[in-house]
Amino acid sequence: MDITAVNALPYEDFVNIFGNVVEKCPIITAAVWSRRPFVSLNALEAAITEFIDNLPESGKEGILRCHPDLAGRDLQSGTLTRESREEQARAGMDTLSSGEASRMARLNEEYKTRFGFPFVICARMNDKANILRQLTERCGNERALERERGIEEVKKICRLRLQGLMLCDAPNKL
Ligand SMILES: NC(=O)N[C@H]1NC(=O)NC1=O
Repeated sequence: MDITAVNALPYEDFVNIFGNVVEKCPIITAAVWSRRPFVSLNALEAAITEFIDNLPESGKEGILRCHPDLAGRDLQSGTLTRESREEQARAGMDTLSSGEASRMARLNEEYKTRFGFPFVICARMNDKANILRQLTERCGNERALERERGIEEVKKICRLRLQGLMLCDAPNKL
């Protein structure tokens, strides 16, 4: 799918296809439709980034709260979005040993209790060991830093999801 085809999409189709580039936040996709035509995929990504950057702190925290825990309840109950399931599987989150799983669960809870939003990291850019290490380290940060760190990871996830949709058979999602 090229950018000309993207620009020609009615908003219903645009939101159907791109609505989950930011996890469970289709309002972002619905909002940036107003910004078309986009000259390129980068321009579409930039519009999403700008929307996120312009949100108040509570809005950014809201985006983080829409993300499922890594190796958390949604993974166990099979209720992850397709995108998140693929990303978590790629990072080995679905094949943790029981020791790794309990460590992850304990750290996720510690992180959420401390910050009031979940630990978010671009799973496709990290392996299991790296995720556990970063989760441990980031538990010690300040809340404002973690909010920004989490949002930077959301943008990485978004970029990879956008690329995946543009490179493959996105119209099949209609
Ligand atoms: N909590 C968290 O980081 N979740 C995610 N990361 C990722 O790459 N996909 C997700 O759903």
